[in-house]
Amino acid sequence: MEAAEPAAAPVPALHLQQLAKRFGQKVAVDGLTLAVPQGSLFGLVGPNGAGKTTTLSMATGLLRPDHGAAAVLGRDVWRDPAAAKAIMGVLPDGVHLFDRLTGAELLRYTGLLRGMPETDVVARASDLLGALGLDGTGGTAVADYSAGMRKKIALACALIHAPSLLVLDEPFESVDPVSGEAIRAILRGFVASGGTVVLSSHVMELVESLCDRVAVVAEGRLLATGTLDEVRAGTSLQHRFVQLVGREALGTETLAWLRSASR
Ligand SMILES: Nc1ncnc2c1ncn2[C@@H]1O[C@H](COP(=O)(O)OP(=O)(O)OP(=O)(O)O)[C@@H](O)[C@H]1O
Repeated sequence: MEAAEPAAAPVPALHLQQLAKRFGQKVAVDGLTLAVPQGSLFGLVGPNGAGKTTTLSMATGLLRPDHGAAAVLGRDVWRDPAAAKAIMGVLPDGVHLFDRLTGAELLRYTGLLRGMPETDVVARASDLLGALGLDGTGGTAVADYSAGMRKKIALACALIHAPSLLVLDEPFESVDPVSGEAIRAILRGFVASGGTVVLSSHVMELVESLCDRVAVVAEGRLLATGTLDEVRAGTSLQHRFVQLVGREALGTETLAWLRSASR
């Protein structure tokens, strides 16, 4: 009897290989390699300026890398962008929306651009507005939305075509706790049904309670990656993050003028 072939490893949902980007003299991302397994809820964490947004922008086809490659479920983001983008939903950083449109118009526009039938677009837009606590605001111009509402309508736009991979840059920023809980439930349900989420956040408790895998980056390099338990190594993610990133606690001399009360 012939020996059974070993099963091929499943293709990662997102595979970054040696991604690099420099802005002038500043190296923002320095040869970053990362594989996000299918079905994971993956948290990308790092201090301000670590290169998270630059990495996610290159991973999603928004910013051309100087070197390296990115692939979504085996589709190369830069060589075959149409195939990669068709199965990806993206919430970019500081997203610029067509804000003269109403929320409902923006969703309709996004869905039709994705090639969806109009009846599906209308039904899903209504579902998304309800699920994200935006019901009753579909007729309001996005320009008149609050920061949190803009974040939620941008997330709805990322979801409307039911992608396989969601890449979300700071999805919880400016979002109220009730909406935050709704977003967490949506992301958990999405992953439970076989989808994959990659999100960046500065809130370690949130990443710890939501994500099953994490990567810590600093100065454009990968410091650690693995399951949540592997990375936090018996301590809290916050503690491990500070250890890895190596920021010293502020000494008593720091901002001494602020404490020398002449008030
Ligand atoms: N368009 C740009 N032009 C010049 N420098 C840039 C540009 N975009 C990013 N940088 C620099 O690249 C580095 C990485 O920035 P990036 O926005 O990717 O970090 P980040 O980890 O997302 O930070 P934060 O957590 O503060 O959002 C920073 O030093 C930043 O100043």
